[in-house]
Amino acid sequence: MINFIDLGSEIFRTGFLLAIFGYLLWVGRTRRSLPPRGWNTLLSGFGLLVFGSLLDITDEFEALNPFFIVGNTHIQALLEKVVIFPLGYLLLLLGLMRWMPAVHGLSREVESRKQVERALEATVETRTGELKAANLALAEEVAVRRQAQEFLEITRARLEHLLTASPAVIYCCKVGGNYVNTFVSENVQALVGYKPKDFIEDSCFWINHVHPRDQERVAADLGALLQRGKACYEYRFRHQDGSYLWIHDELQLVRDADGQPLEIVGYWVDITDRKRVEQRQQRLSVILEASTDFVGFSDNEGIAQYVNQAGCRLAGMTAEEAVGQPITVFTPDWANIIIQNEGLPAAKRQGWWRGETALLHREGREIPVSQLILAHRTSEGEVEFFSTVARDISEHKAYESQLEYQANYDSLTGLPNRNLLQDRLEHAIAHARRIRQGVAVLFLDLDRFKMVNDSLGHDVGDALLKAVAERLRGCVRDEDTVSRLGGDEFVLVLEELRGGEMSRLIANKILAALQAPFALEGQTFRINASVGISLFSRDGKDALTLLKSADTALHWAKAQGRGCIRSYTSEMNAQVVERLTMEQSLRQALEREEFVLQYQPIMDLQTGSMVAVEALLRWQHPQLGVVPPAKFIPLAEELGIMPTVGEWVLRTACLQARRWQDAGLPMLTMSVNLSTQQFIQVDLTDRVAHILDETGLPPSCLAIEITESQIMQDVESAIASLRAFKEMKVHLSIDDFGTGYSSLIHLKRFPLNRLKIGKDFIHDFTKTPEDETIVLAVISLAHSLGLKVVAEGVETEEQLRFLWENGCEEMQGHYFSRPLPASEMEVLLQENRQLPLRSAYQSYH
Ligand SMILES: Nc1nc2c(ncn2[C@@H]2O[C@@H]3COP(=O)(O)O[C@H]4[C@@H](O)[C@H](n5cnc6c(=O)[nH]c(N)nc65)O[C@@H]4COP(=O)(O)O[C@H]3[C@H]2O)c(=O)[nH]1
Repeated sequence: MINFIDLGSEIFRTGFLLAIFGYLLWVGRTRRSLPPRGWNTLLSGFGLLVFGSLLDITDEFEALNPFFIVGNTHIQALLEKVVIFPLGYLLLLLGLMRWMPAVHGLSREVESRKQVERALEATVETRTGELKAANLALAEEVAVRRQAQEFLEITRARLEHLLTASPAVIYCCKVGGNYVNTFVSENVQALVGYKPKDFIEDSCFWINHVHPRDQERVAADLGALLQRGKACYEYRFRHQDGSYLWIHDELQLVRDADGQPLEIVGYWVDITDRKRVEQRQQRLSVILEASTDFVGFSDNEGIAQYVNQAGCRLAGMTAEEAVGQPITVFTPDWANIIIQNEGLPAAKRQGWWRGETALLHREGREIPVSQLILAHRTSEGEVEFFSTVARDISEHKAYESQLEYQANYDSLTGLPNRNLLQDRLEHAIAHARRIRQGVAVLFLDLDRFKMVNDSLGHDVGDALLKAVAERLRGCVRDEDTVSRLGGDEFVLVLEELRGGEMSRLIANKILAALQAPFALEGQTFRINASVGISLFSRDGKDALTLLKSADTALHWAKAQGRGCIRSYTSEMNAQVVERLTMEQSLRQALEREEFVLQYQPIMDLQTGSMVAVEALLRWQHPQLGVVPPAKFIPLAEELGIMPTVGEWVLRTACLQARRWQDAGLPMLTMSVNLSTQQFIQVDLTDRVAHILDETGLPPSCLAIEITESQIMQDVESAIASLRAFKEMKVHLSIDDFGTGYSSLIHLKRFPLNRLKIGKDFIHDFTKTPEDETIVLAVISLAHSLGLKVVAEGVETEEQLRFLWENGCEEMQGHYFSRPLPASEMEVLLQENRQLPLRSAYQSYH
């Protein structure tokens, strides 16, 4: 039976022991600081006591008791009482005995340990302080390092950015040998099209791409690098696309601590644009220096900073002398005033100024120039400096004044020409209006000047005009104008005139001055002039009208005779209108078939028979009737239509002669007058030959009449034409011989057949002994030259007899027949009418 009370105390005791045992076990395991000595004995004692108690408990539950299983409870009791508990208590005692002193020692040790611990704590505290301080320092250092790291990062980023963005390619290379690149920045590709590795992998890559012409120089510079420590050169480098870039290469030798060369660091910059600019500048500079213009620039203060070679030459200075001079020394005072007041302000305002000024040579000579001034501004718009280009226009100026002279003055006489005359006349009119006085215009024309010119040659004519100009100037005041309009026409403008009478007085003075003989080119002769006068404001209120009025008055004066003076009147205008009408109808006369020919017989004074007829031109004007040639031929010459009219005359006359021949009438020579304009035609002989051919008239049946003055115009070509006619067998006569100035020396060279004595001599020889002498002299001269003489304008028997007696071969005149129309002439030919010579002769003997 189970004694639950005992069991409970047993379990409690056992539990208590077990707890102590467990505690000891736990302490033994965890509190290693407790003294170990005796501990195991103590533990073993408690273990045995626990075991013994457990046995007591199991007594109640036999099944659980190992000894009970064995079945021997006595052994169990024995064991409990003799072995287990005593041993347990013994071990407990022994354990306590051994452990307690250890615990005591331990407590001392603990104490000392505590001291040590305190010391340690103090040390730890100190160390902790130190550590904290160290930590702080470390933290600071870390912060600094972080900052440094960040800075490095930023710097690296910046460098990377710079390397990429920079136009400069950075590179490093080993020293010596082939200078192999160890680094080339990425932007090299953007510059030359190649990658960095191209340079790094191929040691010759760089030098192989340097322009062949630069390689030697570059290699030499690179060699010198090791001595100098740095180098800088420029060369052309071939881009991947084949083009060449100009590279500026600057490199530095990096040395180690011992001063031994380590590597080369350098950079390239593309300077192609700069080189282009440099080349352009170089070229520009060459051009500037080669320029013949003054080119220079000055600072804002007006001090010369540059003057090109031409500028120095124009200024008479060296470049060194010119630079630094105030710009005012290069120009004369008057030009400086223009530049300061006009040029520079305009250049500042609008950027440029152009004007005509002058440069001043050091020796004081002025050179007219066309000057351009440019103002150059800074980017802020401030004028920084001025430049100037000045072109020497001396020649241009001289030419201009020459042109001005030519435009205003007559080159032969040096007198004002029509242009300047008009200008002067306008001024004179304006002046006259102000001072309420008159102006007179004197229009003067030399009489028979054309004849002088034609017969004595142009040289004499020119000399005469000059001499006339001189005399005219001598007749008027300095303020009056004497001008030449051309030919033999002069116009004088007389200013501040009191009354129209004064103009007549001066005109008379002029005529008197001109009447004095001229001795020119070895010849002495007299001339006369006609003058037309107009007055302001009576005859015109403007220059043109005054000139026109004076011209009209001159025409009247000339019409009146030689050496006349006429003042303008309003009636004179009617005459001018008439002349204009005449001109117009004359131009149309040929196509309107208003021209006709009349024929006058030329008689042989020996046989009395008709040997030739002269064709004479008539104009049958619808209103005016028959107009004689003297009235319209000079006008036709003036209008330039005479060659056409003359050709018509020649053709009509030849045709008529041919018709008469064809009609079986006696073979006569047809004599035709040639006009001056016709005679000077280059192809005259061809034209005549063509007409002869066209009409079928044999050349020997044609005679050509020309005047002395026509021949004398150009003697040599006249001789050539006359010889050509002679060869064609055409007869040649000189008309109106004695009225011109033909030289006897020339006369004998002309291949002539006849000399015709003008009707004026024939008319007068019976009255004036001089004319008789002339007629006799002409006959004798003609005979001595082997020529026949034809007397024109024979009207009386007396004239006829005189001519017949003096050996004149032929005659023409009213005595026998007036000029007749073709039909009447034909009747005369048919009748074969003869000259009544015998009766004439007999009546005088
Ligand atoms: N008082 C007077 N006069 C007489 C007498 N006999 C003839 N005449 C005129 O004298 C002139 C002779 O002609 P010319 O000396 O060749 O002078 C010519 C000639 O030089 C020129 N002429 C006439 N027809 C032509 C022509 O077809 N061509 C050219 N170029 N000139 C011509 O005009 C001039 C004058 O011709 P016309 O008036 O026809 O005048 C003609 C004729 O009518 C006379 O007895 N008394």
